[in-house]
Amino acid sequence: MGIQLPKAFSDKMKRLLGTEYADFLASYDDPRWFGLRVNTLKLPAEAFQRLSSFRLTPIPWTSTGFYYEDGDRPGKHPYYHAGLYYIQEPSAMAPAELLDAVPGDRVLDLCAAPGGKSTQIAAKLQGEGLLVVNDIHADRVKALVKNLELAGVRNAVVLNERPDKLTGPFAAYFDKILIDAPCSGEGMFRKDEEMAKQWQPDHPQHYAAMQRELLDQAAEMLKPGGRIVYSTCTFSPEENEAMIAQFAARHPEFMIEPIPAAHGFRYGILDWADEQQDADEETGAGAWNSLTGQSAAAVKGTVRLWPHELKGEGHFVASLRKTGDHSAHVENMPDRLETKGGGNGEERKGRPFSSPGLSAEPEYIAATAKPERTARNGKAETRLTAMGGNRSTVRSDKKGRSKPHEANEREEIRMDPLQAFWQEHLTLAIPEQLTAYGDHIYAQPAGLPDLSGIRVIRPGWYLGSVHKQRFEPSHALALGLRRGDYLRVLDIPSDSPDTLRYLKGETLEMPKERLDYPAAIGPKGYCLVCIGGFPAGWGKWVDGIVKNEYPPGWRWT
Ligand SMILES: C[S@@+](CC[C@H](N)C(=O)[O-])C[C@H]1O[C@@H](n2cnc3c(N)ncnc32)[C@H](O)[C@@H]1O
Repeated sequence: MGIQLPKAFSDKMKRLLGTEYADFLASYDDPRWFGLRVNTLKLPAEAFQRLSSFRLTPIPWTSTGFYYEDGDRPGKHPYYHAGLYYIQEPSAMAPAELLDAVPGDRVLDLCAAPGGKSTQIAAKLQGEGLLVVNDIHADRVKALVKNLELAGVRNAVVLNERPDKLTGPFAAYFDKILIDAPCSGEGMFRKDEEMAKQWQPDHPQHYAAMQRELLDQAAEMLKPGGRIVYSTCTFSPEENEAMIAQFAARHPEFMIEPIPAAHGFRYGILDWADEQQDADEETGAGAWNSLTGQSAAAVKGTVRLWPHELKGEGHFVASLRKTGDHSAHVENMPDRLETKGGGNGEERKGRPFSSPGLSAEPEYIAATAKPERTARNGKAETRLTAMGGNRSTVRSDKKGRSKPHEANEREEIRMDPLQAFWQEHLTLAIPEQLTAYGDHIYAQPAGLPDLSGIRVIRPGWYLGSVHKQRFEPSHALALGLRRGDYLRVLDIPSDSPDTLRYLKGETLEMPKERLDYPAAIGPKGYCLVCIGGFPAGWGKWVDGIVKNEYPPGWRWT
């Protein structure tokens, strides 16, 4: 076997798996399984299968996931840069699938970075409802933001906060919460041998303490009737079945929803408690001792994805339902799991959410604004509702010039340039709730609570910024659009050399005949650059040249 497993780990796995241990060990010599998940915010999975040159085989437990073959390089394909799919370890696709978000849900992804499961949830929401994603590590949040932007997610709010600070504003707020918990990562040893080298026998206990807190915090933020899906990519029972059994004992208001053992999933381990006494002496772990026969029975219905039982690296998943009334229509999980490729079945339509209004800490969000246009003496008027309830009015004259009055420095947020740009170039309705942070403007999902004191990294879909009365659209805006949402389009075939040039940040020579645009706006100005019909970024056309607006940090290297 190529990989060197820590002895204490191997011994523990032998106790855990008994006669199956040999198969488990042999799985380390199997070829690795590579997965990608189609981003259905961009196109249906079937359409991607037709379009793609990769050799794809469906992953049984998701309707949008596929194995690709070693040798295919989906990360080096232009469609990757248009956000058509996310490269994801196959078993890591199970938790968000089981969370089963439907359009209109309010969902929290509590430990979200780098965003594999967040983008999966966002695709389930199809732009309706709210996705709050959070991660405690600021450096990892950058990747999270980038992945959400690449996927074209419009209804996500990105936080970088300690979960205990979220329980107040989000008390009993979410329909569904995913806790993809920080864990000892024993399922990742094959993918990343360094993790095996760094593993220590006390790691499970160390992570268990964190996981316990995260579960309790999530419980507070879930509506009655809502669902928490808890997952790890580790094998230790302390972080898995024991964690859930203890949670069930602490929270009688929750029931553990059985997940069917389909597709090679196996039920959680129930008979580990007796064995664990020995392991505790060795590892100093004590958590499992509190597991009684009754709570052990409760964890039947949690599932393990073992690398020797299916084509994936390994995961643990539990589904926890908070009892009580819930307006959501709840799907039957076993049925959903067994359906492959059937879409979302009978989906609940978006429900209207109460909108208590938003005020936020000045540091992060400068003002909230709800544009409303009224005719007044032939002048357009935009109302800005500034933070703290102050109101300032910005009027535009016929030429679109804005004249702020009774506005202080902070409140001088010009929505007019954004509105003018939007009205001229976009066929999409302007988002209802706009929020400005300095010169940066975001479309904010409805129904957020007061986020004062919370580190908000993205209060919504980043639309662009205003400089010297000009609106500059953001990369996130381009990726969140569909081709037909914008009027001036440069569409390049995915196999054209121009595609690579564009992704490398080069200027393109492009006669105006290559662009699509209505005569009323002409060829000059921002064009939405699409790859095979899918937006990938902006260019600026002038006199036969497309100036490249593809962001430097995103470029093909
Ligand atoms: C298993 S990873 C999440 C992977 C992610 N769900 C995905 O699919 O891409 C766990 C994440 O939890 C974050 N984390 C660790 N402790 C946390 C805490 N107390 N609150 C929130 N996030 C935490 C880590 O920074 C890490 O990004």
